[in-house]
Amino acid sequence: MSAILEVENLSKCFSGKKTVLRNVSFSIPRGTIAGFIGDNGAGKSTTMGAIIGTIRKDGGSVKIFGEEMDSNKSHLKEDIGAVFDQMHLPKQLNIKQLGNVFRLLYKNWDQNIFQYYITYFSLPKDKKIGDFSRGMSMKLSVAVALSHDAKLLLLDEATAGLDPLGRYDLLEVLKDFVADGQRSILLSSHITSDIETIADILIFIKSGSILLQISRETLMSRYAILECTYKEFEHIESSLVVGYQKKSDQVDVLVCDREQVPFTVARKDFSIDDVALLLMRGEHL
Ligand SMILES: Nc1ncnc2c1ncn2[C@@H]1O[C@H](COP(=O)(O)OP(=O)(O)OP(=O)(O)O)[C@@H](O)[C@H]1O
Repeated sequence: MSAILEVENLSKCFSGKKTVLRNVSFSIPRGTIAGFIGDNGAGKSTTMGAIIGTIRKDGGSVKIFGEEMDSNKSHLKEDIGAVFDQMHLPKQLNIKQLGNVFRLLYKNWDQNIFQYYITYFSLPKDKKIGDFSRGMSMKLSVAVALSHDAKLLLLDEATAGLDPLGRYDLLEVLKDFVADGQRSILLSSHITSDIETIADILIFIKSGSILLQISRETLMSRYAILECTYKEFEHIESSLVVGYQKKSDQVDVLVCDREQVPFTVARKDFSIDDVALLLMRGEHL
């Protein structure tokens, strides 16, 4: 499976302030949805901005289909559909007028597909975009991102602000988008249930560093969160320990291979939220 997006050693420091991205590396194979998980300020939006070129990176490389990304390469920009919180769509236009603008901006703009998504998301065609609610604006941004034959979608908190049905509709669209195995999505969300529903790959980031990139299937089938006594914890081989959190009477330990733990320890039923909590708040050996 070749990668659509390869990010290597990306670094960023905003004008002399602290480092925001430290050697961020990950890759997203064709046909997959990657969930980007991290606390507020972890560096998710900065990473996405550096990928598409709205934020200038200080170091590292971003490759789309193996080709170095450069914001001057319009064919690569066409290949990326981005949905960020502030999309700055022209407020005075309505959807009909907006379609006419994008028809000129994107070589591969497909007005029929755009109309399809506008109807799918039940968006008003005659209302000014400036009068849209936040959820409506997000849906419109998604419709735009899906209408120029992009191969890679970058979605920064795109499900936030959507009502439950809107989120369901959007997740269905995203599953369809990658169904032919040729397109991929990088999706950040604090709603981990959304990531749990659709992501094939999970990328955990903390304070600008990638902690773990793993397939969801491997995480759920091989990893485990053990609820150990302090004595049991001492006997777990350190190479198995991905992260741990000490509590008053036990230690929660994320291990990378539950079959390799040589004795029986209580295991917790875990979710991606539990893993994120241990990785973000826990300690590492
Ligand atoms: N233009 C900027 N100038 C200075 N610092 C910035 C700028 N943009 C982002 N930062 C800082 O970079 C860090 C990472 O921010 P970023 O927006 O990438 O995080 P995030 O993971 O997307 O957070 P959230 O989940 O809250 O959206 C934060 O400490 C933020 O304050």
